[in-house]
Amino acid sequence: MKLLISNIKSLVQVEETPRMWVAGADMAKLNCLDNAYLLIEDDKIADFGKMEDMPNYDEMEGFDLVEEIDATGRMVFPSFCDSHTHLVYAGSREIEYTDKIKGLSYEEIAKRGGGILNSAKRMHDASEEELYEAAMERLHEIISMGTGAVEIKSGYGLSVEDELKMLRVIKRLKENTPLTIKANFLGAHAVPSDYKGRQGEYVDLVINEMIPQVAAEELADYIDVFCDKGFFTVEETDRILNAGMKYGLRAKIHANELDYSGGIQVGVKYNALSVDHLEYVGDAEIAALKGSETMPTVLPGAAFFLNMVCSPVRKMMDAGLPVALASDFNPGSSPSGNMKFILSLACINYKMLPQEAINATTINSAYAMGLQEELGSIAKGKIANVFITKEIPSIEYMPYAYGSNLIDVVILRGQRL
Ligand SMILES: N=CN[C@@H](CCC(=O)O)C(=O)O
Ligand SMILES: [Zn+2]
Repeated sequence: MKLLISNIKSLVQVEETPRMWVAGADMAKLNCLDNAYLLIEDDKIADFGKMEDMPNYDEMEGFDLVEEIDATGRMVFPSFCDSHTHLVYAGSREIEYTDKIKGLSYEEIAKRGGGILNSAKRMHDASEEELYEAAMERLHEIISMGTGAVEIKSGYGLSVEDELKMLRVIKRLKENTPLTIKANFLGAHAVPSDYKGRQGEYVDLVINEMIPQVAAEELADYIDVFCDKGFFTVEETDRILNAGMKYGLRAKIHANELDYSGGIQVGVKYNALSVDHLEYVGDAEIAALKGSETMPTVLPGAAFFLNMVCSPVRKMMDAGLPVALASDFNPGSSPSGNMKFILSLACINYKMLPQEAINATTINSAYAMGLQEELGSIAKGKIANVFITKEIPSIEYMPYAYGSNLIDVVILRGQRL
């Protein structure tokens, strides 16, 4: 089955030669083809080019074009890749939202049994079916907002049984959606209340029971730890990542959100695919990341929602590093998976150029999910996950019109939704 999109005002993030990621000064470069066409065959990108070079498909023998979309005035983007979410959860947490407005810090809320532990209580009470239904609804929402691949973490279970429950829900989501999903096991998200004062024993539980069972059921692609002040130490993170590695689970961790935690360094030590949050990054952290294969990933939604300092994104890019952006969709610190809004936050709060932010939400965030060979750009042979915008004057208009829904048509795996 073939789908042709013609008269595209601009085909965005075109890739002639495969790249691992885009780094440093190159992040400001975005390869676009104006007045272009895109041919999709089954679930893959088959061809693209300038309209003046488009083959005369009508006259080609045996060419079974099923649909043609005339995209005059509209642009085509590769779908967003959202490499950090916690979108399987039970219940919202708007009460804490009010506490935050009153001035309580993230750590204070966590200490009062709110935060992650609040979600863990609700997770325990929810059935697999309820979790699945609610998460599927969130997936539909992010699909409509242009996301084509998403990483989803466990981490609200905090017991063997409930962590496995979350991961089984993610597995079912994977099997029943056109989105590409990666599962990340985050048993070490917080210490559950019944292990209060016995953090070491909880770490032992993660290592000796959770990891082997997660691996045995093949429920996770990655392993995560919240390595930060008040959560898990560098030593604990080291032990957990080491154990995960033995089961083939590559690290993708939470680091340096609340302090210079050492999380970045321990992540790089284990060749983490990404280290995420990164509000606290100095010269030592940048030096650790330089020359590594770890993608620094920034979560502007959480920093915005929690009113935190912004990660020094410009400093990282000036040092030649790549940067990825993700939504951190979760009930506590970022209750939105709107990647177009993440583009806007990146431009406004982090002074990223629109081109830099688009690279960070497509090819670089694809890398942060291990998907750079399949998604994240318009390239022949990649999965045909794209969206067509409404009529817009320029690429810059995407982050500029921060409150407008500019996504008109979503195509996932070659299927128009
Ligand atoms: N920082 C740690 N974990 C989540 C927060 C989850 C929550 O508050 O429920 C995050 O990525 O922001
Ligand atoms: Zn997170």
